[in-house]
Amino acid sequence: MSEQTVSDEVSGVEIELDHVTKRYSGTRAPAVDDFSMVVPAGKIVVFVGPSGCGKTTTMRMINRLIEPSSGRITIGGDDALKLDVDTLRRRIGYAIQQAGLFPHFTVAQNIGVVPGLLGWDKKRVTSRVEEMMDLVGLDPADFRDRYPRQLSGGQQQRVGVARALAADPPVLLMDEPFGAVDPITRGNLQDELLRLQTDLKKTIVFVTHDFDEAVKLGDRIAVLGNQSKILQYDTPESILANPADDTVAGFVGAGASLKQLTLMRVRDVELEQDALTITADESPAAVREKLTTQRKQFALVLDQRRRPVRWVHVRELANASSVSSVGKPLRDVVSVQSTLQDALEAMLAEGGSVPVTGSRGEYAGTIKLDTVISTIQQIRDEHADDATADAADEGAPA
Ligand SMILES: Nc1ncnc2c1ncn2[C@@H]1O[C@H](COP(=O)(O)OP(=O)(O)OP(=O)(O)O)[C@@H](O)[C@H]1O
Repeated sequence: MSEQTVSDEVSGVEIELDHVTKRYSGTRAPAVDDFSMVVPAGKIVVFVGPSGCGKTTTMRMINRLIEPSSGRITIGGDDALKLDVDTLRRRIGYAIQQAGLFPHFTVAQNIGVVPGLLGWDKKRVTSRVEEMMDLVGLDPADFRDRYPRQLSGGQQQRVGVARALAADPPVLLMDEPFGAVDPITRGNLQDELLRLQTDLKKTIVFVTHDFDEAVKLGDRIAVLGNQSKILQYDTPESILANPADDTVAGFVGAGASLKQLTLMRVRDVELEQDALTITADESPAAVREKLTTQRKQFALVLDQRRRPVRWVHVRELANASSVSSVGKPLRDVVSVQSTLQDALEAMLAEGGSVPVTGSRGEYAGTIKLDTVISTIQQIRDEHADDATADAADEGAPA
């Protein structure tokens, strides 16, 4: 009856690969050699590595599209190699590059394939198909009866994801699912996957060539070398801050520190509270006096709801009739939800520290360049602790 209990509460289960090896017949070296890994329940783990290193082979052994030569694989504690293949695959959604849709099936038929195989009645399949189309942002009225060739690449990928999710499997395998679309569509599809995952909390194994995609999507990244050798398996933050070796560093590429800024939010850092805030009804003379006393040049004007509006310079106040007639309106305000990357961009545009707003737009403090720089330094130091400790042990005088 387990197939009947497909419902919202299904979330991911742990996957474990234990000393898994694959030798293709007629080849000398194994394509995957002694691979062991735990993929935590409800997380996205991204396999990234050069072409031919064994990413796809490793992934496909999980749903036994490729049978391992040796080793053990468990899905939610069940031995995947002992399960009936059909039962196993019902627990595992699978999405691939160029969607792999059946060309002679409509969108609705493609999405309904697995529920149909599971013997769901027609009404239930239809309603599930519509639910899935809504989930991935395709209007059922417009798209359900189209054929794959009548869709853009991005729409095809959405159908591919909808089909993989249709039977609500706890596990999703995604093999370069966004590889064949333009960068903007790709970014949108990535955002959508992250949004879906917030609710669904599936266990997702995702294969890509693209390290930036891995950083964006992965709760953890496995950087793989030849024969699927695990070069590093860690959070994006740790890999960016402290690549295990030169090969991983090569994969991380230039600008690792800047990439870290997309992983951190303004709410993660301490804001400055030293700006002088004023309201528009204060007299210019009074504000000038405050600025002079506090040895500051700028005051930040807040509206009645304490939302930041403009910066006013002390010089502008000398001849001003009111505070609201002078100053420079804010072009860029960042919120506590913004990434440090957004904050940095705003600083570069504003030329200094920028005001930060809370969840209702109210002033929460300012963030300045030094904070961003010291945050990067701090992440590096934290992740380098082990390495530094080792080096100190070796190098310390007796
Ligand atoms: N059916 C097969 N028979 C023999 N060798 C194979 C077979 N399939 C794959 N291989 C080999 O196994 C190795 C790993 O291939 P795999 O497709 O898993 O790599 P990958 O990392 O996914 O590559 P890519 O990123 O290019 O898709 C490669 O050397 C490949 O040539």
